[in-house]
Amino acid sequence: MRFHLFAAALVIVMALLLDIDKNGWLWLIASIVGVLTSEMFNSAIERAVDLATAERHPVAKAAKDIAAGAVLVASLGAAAIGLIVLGPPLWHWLAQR
Ligand SMILES: Nc1ncnc2c1ncn2[C@@H]1O[C@H](COP(=O)(O)OP(=O)(O)OP(=O)(O)O)[C@@H](O)[C@H]1O
Repeated sequence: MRFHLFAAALVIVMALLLDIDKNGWLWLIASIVGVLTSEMFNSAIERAVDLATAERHPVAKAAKDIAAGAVLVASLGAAAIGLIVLGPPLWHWLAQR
């Protein structure tokens, strides 16, 4: 969660510096919200499973692994969106140096 909050802050600072347009901001905000929301659901599911059983159980494993998988899917999508939105203006900025 801390890593994703740091990454979100970094993306927001870069978007401000690179003067991203309204459409780009919408995609970035949607992806940040998606990652943080999936992260919160993952934490909630982990706690609920730990509360439900202290034993190792295949269903508990599946619940935690699926929840963690959702975070991975959201993170990969956000990384792709970040690359598409921030990549070209960042490249342009670097080329001007
Ligand atoms: N009750 C459980 N039964 C079976 N597998 C589990 C269970 N809890 C966790 N796991 C497996 O362990 C992985 C890591 O889970 P989690 O991050 O909750 O840590 P943990 O295994 O509970 O260990 P610890 O509490 O020591 O960090 C899960 O993705 C899942 O594959």
